[in-house]
Amino acid sequence: MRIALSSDERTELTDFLIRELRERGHEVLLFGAIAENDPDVDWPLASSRAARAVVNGEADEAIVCCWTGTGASIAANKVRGIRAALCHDAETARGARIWNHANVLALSLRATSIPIAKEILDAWFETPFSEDEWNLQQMARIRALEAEFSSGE
Ligand SMILES: O=C(CO)[C@H](O)[C@H](O)COP(=O)(O)O
Repeated sequence: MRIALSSDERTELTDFLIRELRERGHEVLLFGAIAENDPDVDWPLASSRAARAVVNGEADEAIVCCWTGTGASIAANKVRGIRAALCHDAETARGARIWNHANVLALSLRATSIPIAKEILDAWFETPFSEDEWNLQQMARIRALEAEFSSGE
């Protein structure tokens, strides 16, 4: 897959993610402080640019990082069509895929160790979206909320 990866800071975790994603065979598109020549290093810009790459079709999915992970997830979720989930463990990542059809993984640079990040990536990539009727209804509700609060731009 093509994975957009953003961060407002380069850390051991972002270095790990780039290496690990490439080793898993993904093409990695970099945004923010981890990219060369990207002036948009602040978390709202870096994260929304990665999210935009997903809705534009430039990337299949994104991973967005900031110190807490909260700002990166909030910014990504402002992009129409994005369902970003801040995950601190593999079980949360699994649930975000099954029940939320999450297409953006948000990570905290502060709270995510390398071994936990590896478990989160395993769960993220191996867990399919649930397509059962009840779950599809919840996803339709999310789309309805998005339409209700969208300015139409
Ligand atoms: O977690 C974050 C946003 O949610 C940012 O990474 C954090 O605010 C960056 O702070 P600073 O620029 O002072 O290092």
